[in-house]
Amino acid sequence: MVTIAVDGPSGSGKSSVSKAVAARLGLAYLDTGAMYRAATLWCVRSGVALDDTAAVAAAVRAMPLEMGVDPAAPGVALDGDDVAAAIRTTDVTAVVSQVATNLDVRDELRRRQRAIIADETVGGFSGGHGIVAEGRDITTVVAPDADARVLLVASEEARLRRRSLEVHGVADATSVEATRDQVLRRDRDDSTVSTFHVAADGVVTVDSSDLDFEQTVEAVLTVVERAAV
Ligand SMILES: Nc1ncnc2c1ncn2[C@@H]1O[C@H](COP(=O)(O)OP(=O)(O)O)[C@@H](O)[C@H]1O
Ligand SMILES: Nc1ccn([C@H]2C[C@H](O)[C@@H](COP(=O)(O)OP(=O)(O)O)O2)c(=O)n1
Repeated sequence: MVTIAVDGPSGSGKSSVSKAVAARLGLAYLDTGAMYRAATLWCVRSGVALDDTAAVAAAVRAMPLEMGVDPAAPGVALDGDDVAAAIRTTDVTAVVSQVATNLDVRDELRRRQRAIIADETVGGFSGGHGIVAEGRDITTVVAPDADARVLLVASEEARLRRRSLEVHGVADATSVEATRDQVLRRDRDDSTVSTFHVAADGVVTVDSSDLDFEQTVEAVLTVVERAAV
């Protein structure tokens, strides 16, 4: 079984590139950011105040989360309810770091992530020979023994432009400015609990600032090949 770990800041291309790499290699795909987003939505829907750290941790431990790992259709469900779209609203994005910096929440979600990585057939996906897992602490904490470990980075300008295009459909000055909080403030908050701007020992950095999407996928596949996976 193969494990490929990918970390990086917001807008570096982790989700889209990891999904494409998994599809090319016939591997499962785990979006750990979606788990922190689902935990946030679960707390909000349960009426738990996000600054009540003990109540948030208790709610997340009881959270009935199912993660799909098929890269062609990676679903996220809470109590059987498909929340793939609901976890990506700007309301969730604005507050997710509050939940992601709760250390008891991190313990619980890391435990679940390791269980999924160890059994990537979860959710009915039958690829069956490994997984690409992406997030902020996969190369360093969740799967430091992964067969290939990649830190995907890009300049602030490229990341803001990409996110702006994704969320607003344009990347003019106003839209880029409106994206700043979602990308840079969130990275600052998330950096207090994970290291994802500088590669740890043995982790290969891929800088996608001047690469298009396809070139970035190729660059990550090259790292995987060189790791003799
Ligand atoms: N190398 C690239 N060049 C241009 N656009 C990219 C590249 N990589 C990703 N994108 C686009 O940028 C946006 C953000 O990518 P995403 O995978 O969601 O990043 P992350 O998961 O790191 O936040 C998406 O719309 C994606 O298609
Ligand atoms: N392994 C992870 C993955 C995500 N997080 C946190 C950090 C982010 O603010 C949220 C959401 O992650 P996500 O990857 O969806 O963020 P992007 O919008 O793609 O940048 O979860 C984390 O702390 N650790």
